[in-house]
Amino acid sequence: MPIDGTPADDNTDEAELQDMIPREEADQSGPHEPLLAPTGASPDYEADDEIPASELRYSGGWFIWILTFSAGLSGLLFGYDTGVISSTLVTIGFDLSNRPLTTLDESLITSCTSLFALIASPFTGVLADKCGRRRVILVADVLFAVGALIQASTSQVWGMIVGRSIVGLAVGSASAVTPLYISEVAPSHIRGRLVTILSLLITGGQVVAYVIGWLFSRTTGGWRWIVGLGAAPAFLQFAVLMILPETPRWLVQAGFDNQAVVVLTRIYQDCPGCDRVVRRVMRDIKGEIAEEALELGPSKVPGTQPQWLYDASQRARDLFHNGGNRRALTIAMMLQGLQQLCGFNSLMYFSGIIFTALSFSSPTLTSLTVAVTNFLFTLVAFGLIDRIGRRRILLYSIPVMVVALAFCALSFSSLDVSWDPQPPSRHRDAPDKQGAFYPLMILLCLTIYTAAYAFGLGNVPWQQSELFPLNVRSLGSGLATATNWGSNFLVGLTFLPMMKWMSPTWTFAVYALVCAIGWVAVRAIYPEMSGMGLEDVKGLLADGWGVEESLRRRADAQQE
Ligand SMILES: O[C@H]1[C@H](O)[C@@H](O)[C@H](O)[C@@H](O)[C@H]1O
Repeated sequence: MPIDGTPADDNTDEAELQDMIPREEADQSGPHEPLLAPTGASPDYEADDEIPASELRYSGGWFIWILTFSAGLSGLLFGYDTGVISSTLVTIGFDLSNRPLTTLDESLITSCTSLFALIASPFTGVLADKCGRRRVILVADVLFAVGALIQASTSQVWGMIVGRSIVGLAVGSASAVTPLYISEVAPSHIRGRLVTILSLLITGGQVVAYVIGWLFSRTTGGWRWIVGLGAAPAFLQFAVLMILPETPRWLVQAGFDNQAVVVLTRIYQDCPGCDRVVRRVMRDIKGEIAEEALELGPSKVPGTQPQWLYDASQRARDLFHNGGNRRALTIAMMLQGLQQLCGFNSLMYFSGIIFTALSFSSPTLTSLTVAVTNFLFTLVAFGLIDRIGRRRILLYSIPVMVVALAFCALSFSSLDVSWDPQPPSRHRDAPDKQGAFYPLMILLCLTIYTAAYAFGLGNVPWQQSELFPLNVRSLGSGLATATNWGSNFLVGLTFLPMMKWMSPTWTFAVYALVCAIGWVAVRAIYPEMSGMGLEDVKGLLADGWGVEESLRRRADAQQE
């Protein structure tokens, strides 16, 4: 397959595919054994199937952890930049445009990030196919740094909006491409855990943002430090990723087979029978690419259309016209939509306002409990996700969210107050008149809700890339990420008006209802992906949602 990622001819044979390795690259790494059985496995590769399962249960050496943490720094940046806004807004004072921020300024500064993330994420899918996953992360780093520096140095409201929008482009591309990068380098048995590291870094970034916000909240002009510090991890990640490799799957797709073998060998270096495992992974990747080439037909661009546009439209057609791909996209978008529409980020962005309204003496500190709980339970998920399984984790945790939200709604109704979004007294009837019981009850419910969210919905949807076959993986992940940001934008925009016009009780009741509907959808259409090779998922979704089949395969694997 050529470097631009165009599919190979239908009847590609092994020799042809070897020829497609760019010449100078083949020269550098020297000839090596053929790795591929392009259309159906040759006897050689059948033999590889006998690799003992224990070898494929490899839990990763240091190299894979370095790759994951380096790529995951994007999560830290994305968490920091989304978590930082609440403290920034309350500390800007008169520093921008020589006047206090209006409500419109606040809304624009907050929501432009999600809006630009929404715009960037689907394009990221196309870019990550054309230029590679790693290069897109590097571009996102530049955007993160430029956006942070513009915010830190501006003296105008519009400058802040421009800076936050540029950060939004970075957040959108980083959040689409980083899970893709991690899942493409991860050995299948620890893929869930490795992708969960991304969620850990996101939620860790949010905790850091809250703590830094709190530390600088009393310093004059402290907000400039708060937003400017966002540039530091971007510089770090840029430096580290310059020396780290592209994913083996993208390399094979682009024709750099020898480099892919080198990267896979480093990933599996401590694994018993490393060579055989690498050959087997290569065989799976190449088998998948050859199959897709057969399905897609001619790879040459007709007429004067640019090749990349032709490739992108071929992929889009394959994503929407192929039943299995359409199902993968439906599941990924459903999970990402649910992750946001369950309302969690209304706490992330507005918990300060909620706790002020409930008359907590230190709302910022109280908000920190939400961020810390979110982080700690993502850590629990990190330990358990591959053992319990993605589907089961969601089926257990979403009902807890429903119950916690329902009790939260009931507690708000018992407070018998209406929501008035004007500080300092946000409730017409101050709740402390009615005692601290219900505010504490609400805090408890929101903490339980956050814990259940972090355990399941906060991280499982980011496993999205594993649902898609290679040729539509990047585009599918980009569209699912766009669903995340679109829903995030919607929740950010509607939370305060819902609290005001529908009452807090009904707002939280609506979130409970969304979660309940989400549970039914997860149960009906989300198969168990834990432990499955990226190349096996396609078969699972080919003729249906694959739920039963996935549970059967998992039970078999566990018995083994
Ligand atoms: O996975 C993350 C995490 O759960 C964050 O706490 C949340 O703010 C993000 O929206 C979500 O995508």
